[in-house]
Amino acid sequence: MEVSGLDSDGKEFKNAEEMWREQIGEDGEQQEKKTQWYREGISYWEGVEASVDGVLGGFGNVNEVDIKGSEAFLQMLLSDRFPNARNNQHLVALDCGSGIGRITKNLLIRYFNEVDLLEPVSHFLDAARESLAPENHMAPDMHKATNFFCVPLQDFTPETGRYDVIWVQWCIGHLTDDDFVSFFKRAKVGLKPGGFFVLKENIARSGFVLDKEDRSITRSDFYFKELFSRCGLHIYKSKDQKGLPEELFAVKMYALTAEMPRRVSKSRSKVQANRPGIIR
Ligand SMILES: C[S@@+](CC[C@H](N)C(=O)[O-])C[C@H]1O[C@@H](n2cnc3c(N)ncnc32)[C@H](O)[C@@H]1O
Repeated sequence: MEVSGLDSDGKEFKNAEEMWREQIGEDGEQQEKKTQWYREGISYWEGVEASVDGVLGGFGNVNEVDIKGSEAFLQMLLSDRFPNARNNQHLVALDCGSGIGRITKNLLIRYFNEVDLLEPVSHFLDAARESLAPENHMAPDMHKATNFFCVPLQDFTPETGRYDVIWVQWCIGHLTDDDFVSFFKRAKVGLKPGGFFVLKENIARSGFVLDKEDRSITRSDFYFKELFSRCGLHIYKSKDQKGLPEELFAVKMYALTAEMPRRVSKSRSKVQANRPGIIR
């Protein structure tokens, strides 16, 4: 990736390759340094309280605006992609890097009949299991949290064809570029026909920003687009999250599909446009 970037101490990198070389090493030492990268990421979160404020890095106050923005985006996507969902279609979602289950509890469980959660930090997943226990939410026969997977994304392969939506929010920065690409390539098999990913992430103004404390990188929109193309994913829709405090990174939502979105052209078709037509 020929874009320069910074780390959290202000150190500059010429490009992403230079940054990754420093973080996860050259080929020979790569496995060991990469294991260390992931271990440090997890141990950062192991030291964080299992609360909304904890998983939002002290910005628990953005929970409401985040959920509202996600809900509007999700509603638009569901009505576009699953117009018959009300006719007893059984919808299933996966909440990746779910933390304490904040997104499942406040959003996904209301729209999906089943939600699975994936989270590598066990005290977060325990908190999710407790708050999503059937006795703690409405209509548990119709809407429930089914599976709780305590694994990191780089080691996960979903069950084939299980999910309508795979939601990935505020966790993909923990994955190296190669693991990002191989995760999405594997995860495509987990989607039902018509299914899609939602990736909601912080966006760097340009290049990338490496956070040395929690071992994550914030990528620019351009950087994400390069990775989507390596994954063979297409942007179906994208939207900026509005209403966040100014001191935070901008946040973007991408709906991604494995198949090329069909373009519905409002102008005349090529065949019509290329033949003589009466001027009305
Ligand atoms: C900022 S929190 C966001 C949690 C949740 N997505 C939310 O928005 O409430 C980041 C989450 O990513 C998880 N995480 C860290 N490394 C991960 C990895 N390699 N794979 C999946 N999740 C990871 C952390 O444990 C933490 O729960």
